[in-house]
Amino acid sequence: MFKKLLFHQREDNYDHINNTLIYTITNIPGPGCNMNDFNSCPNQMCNCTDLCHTPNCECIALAGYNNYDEFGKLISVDKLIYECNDLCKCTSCQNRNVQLGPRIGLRISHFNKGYGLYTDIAIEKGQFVCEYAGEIIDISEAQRRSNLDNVNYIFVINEHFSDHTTTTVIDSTIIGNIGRYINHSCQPNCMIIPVRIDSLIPRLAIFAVKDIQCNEEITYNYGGEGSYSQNNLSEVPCLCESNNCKGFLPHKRGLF
Ligand SMILES: C[S@@+](CC[C@H](N)C(=O)[O-])C[C@H]1O[C@@H](n2cnc3c(N)ncnc32)[C@H](O)[C@@H]1O
Repeated sequence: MFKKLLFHQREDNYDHINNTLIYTITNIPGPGCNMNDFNSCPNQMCNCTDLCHTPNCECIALAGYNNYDEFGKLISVDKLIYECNDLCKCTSCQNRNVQLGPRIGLRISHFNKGYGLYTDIAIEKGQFVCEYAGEIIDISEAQRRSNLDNVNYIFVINEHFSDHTTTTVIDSTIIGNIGRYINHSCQPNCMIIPVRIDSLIPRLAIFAVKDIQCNEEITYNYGGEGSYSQNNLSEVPCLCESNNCKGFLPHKRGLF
């Protein structure tokens, strides 16, 4: 049923529903983007002649074990992901997924939360759905752009390493991809995972965390995966209708 992923690029033929928006298939640098980080490849390069696999592949070794199984499904949700990139020597590779493009069968539809992203094809747990792409900006630019409207397309992710924390801010308000239409759910079927490929700045990759049926809405938790308390909730009512709905959307954490 599924083909192995051997560099088969998936065309991104999606577009916006509104022609005032600009479609980008991946992140582009915006105001405040650290261009050194943007242009620096992670310190890796493999020389694999066969499928990239532990323990031989230097890229996978950065994380310890394989990122994806033979069908491209994510193996673990809580480890750093470095995919092979153009510097690598590998010719057939199981460690390339997000860079191959979004899955087919996604659809933008309008419902109770404004536009949302739906799938016309069932998705299995662990499969990559699409990126959340837009302009890479810094916190002060995000604060400047942030409005008090109820509709917000600025995504902030903090990654905690042993000796430092990195913050990545992506704004898809005007320039973005299909990922900008994904709504929040308190009981989501996807999650966002930072994935590094050819830049120190991660791509924000959306993976299914459960099997998703045809026609289901794609959702993730805007507040991250940890439990969040009443203090972290905004004043925007949540319409996710899940059994454990917290009543309000998570706050724009890290922005204010
Ligand atoms: C990234 S956009 C998602 C796409 C948006 N619905 C649209 O029409 O373009 C985020 C915004 O969608 C709305 N939204 C997302 N999830 C929601 C939810 N569970 N309940 C109510 N509104 C939601 C909020 O206005 C939020 O600021």
